[in-house]
Amino acid sequence: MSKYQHIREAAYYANMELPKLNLVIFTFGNVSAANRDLGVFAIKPSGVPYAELTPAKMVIVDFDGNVIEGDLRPSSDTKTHAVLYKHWDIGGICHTHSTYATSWAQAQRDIPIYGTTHADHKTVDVPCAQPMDDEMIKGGYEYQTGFQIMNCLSERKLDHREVEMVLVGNHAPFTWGKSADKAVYNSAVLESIAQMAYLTEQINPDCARLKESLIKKHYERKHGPDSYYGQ
Ligand SMILES: O=C(CO)[C@@H](O)[C@@H](O)COP(=O)(O)O
Repeated sequence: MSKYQHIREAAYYANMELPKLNLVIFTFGNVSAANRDLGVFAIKPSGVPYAELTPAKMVIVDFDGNVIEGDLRPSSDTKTHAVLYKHWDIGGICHTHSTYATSWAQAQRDIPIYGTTHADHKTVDVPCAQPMDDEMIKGGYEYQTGFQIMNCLSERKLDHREVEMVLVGNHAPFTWGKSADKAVYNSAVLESIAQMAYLTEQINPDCARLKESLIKKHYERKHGPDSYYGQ
């Protein structure tokens, strides 16, 4: 068996979750799964419909973005994935164009923490990285997207192990986690949070953020000692 078989399968099954969870239509997203010991990740090939995917069609890429093994062209977002793997100790990345999260990204807005559903998962607003300027685009768009995500968190003093999601302004969300499955889970949570926040503002444009005591209470109920949630 190939030494890459495990990550080929992990990436394949995680990608197949995207249409099932209504996070993508057509080929609007990609998931990758890393083997950090080997310094590589498996990623969806570019433009291939989910129904036509197989583990063998996943492309193996190193953390500098070089293709190591595979017959197809890797996702157009591959270099963004590579930058994040190179700098962060993570095992999976998910990128979608899910409707509500992408709408917040296009509007260039953080998603405010309005309720306890959001606080069950995160204690902060979902951050939105400001759109790239032309210099950054010229400097290698896909690589720069990776740095845009990293800079967005560092500017706000947020830790990527705690906030596993960023909206890329003008573009769409990226999520990550210790595995490809966890990255997809985070994309599904993000889409749900994004939809609820949008509807909340429609119903009450003056709605206040959730107060800190409830944010803390709800987060700790789910993530405190002995909790199973989100593991
Ligand atoms: O970001 C985008 C398009 O804006 C891409 O993620 C999306 O089209 C999927 O591209 P790939 O098929 O992975 O190359």
